Amino acid sequence: MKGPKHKLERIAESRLPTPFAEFRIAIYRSADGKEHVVVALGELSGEPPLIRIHSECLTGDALFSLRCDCGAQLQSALKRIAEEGRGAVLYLRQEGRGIGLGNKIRAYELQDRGADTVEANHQLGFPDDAREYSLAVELLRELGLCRIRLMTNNPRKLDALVRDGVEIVARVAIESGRNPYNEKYLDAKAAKLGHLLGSE
Ligand SMILES: Nc1nc2c(ncn2[C@@H]2O[C@H](COP(=O)(O)OP(=O)(O)OP(=O)(O)O)[C@@H](O)[C@H]2O)c(=O)[nH]1
Repeated sequence: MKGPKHKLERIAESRLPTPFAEFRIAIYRSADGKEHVVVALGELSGEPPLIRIHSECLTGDALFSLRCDCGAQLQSALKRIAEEGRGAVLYLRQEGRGIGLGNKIRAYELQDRGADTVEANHQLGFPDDAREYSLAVELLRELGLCRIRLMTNNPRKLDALVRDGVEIVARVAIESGRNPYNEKYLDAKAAKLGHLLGSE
């Protein structure tokens, strides 16, 4: 893997009982002050573990929003890891594909008026996806992981990690929880952001 770009400070670790399993939670602070989260289960060394690299979505992950697929994906990742008995969710604080919560809700206003998720970002002057994954690479390094099975439908995420030297031995499709409120969003992600939907 390429050399470190983010300096991560390990802040604390504790037990995290959930309806799925009793995980370990560890917090890492990046130089910009953001606190990123690793939720892990079992022994991660050895055979490539199942990993979910999840971007923060307050509305979907914590407030049950049906506008996106984030909450469904987070739950399904934790459940799947619990079933396997090992793996980790890396929860990155890059809300709204990197534009932040306030701007994401601005983008929702535009989507309420007919724009799709990509058009809304552009109308606000942002790229379609402002995230980058070097932080995830650094977290994987902290965990001693360079070979993983990655739960994702996002080819940009796969490419970015592979470019930075992470060996992805398998892509594991993750369900999107399609519903009447997120249909247009999912269709725009597939058509414009290249998400591999339908192969779930
Ligand atoms: N700007 C913007 N961000 C959104 C919108 N809906 C969800 N998000 C954010 O999108 C991010 C999740 O991105 P996705 O592309 O769904 O998921 P991903 O993790 O890249 O891809 P998968 O691994 O396949 O799930 C989270 O940060 C959400 O807050 C939206 O309409 N506009």
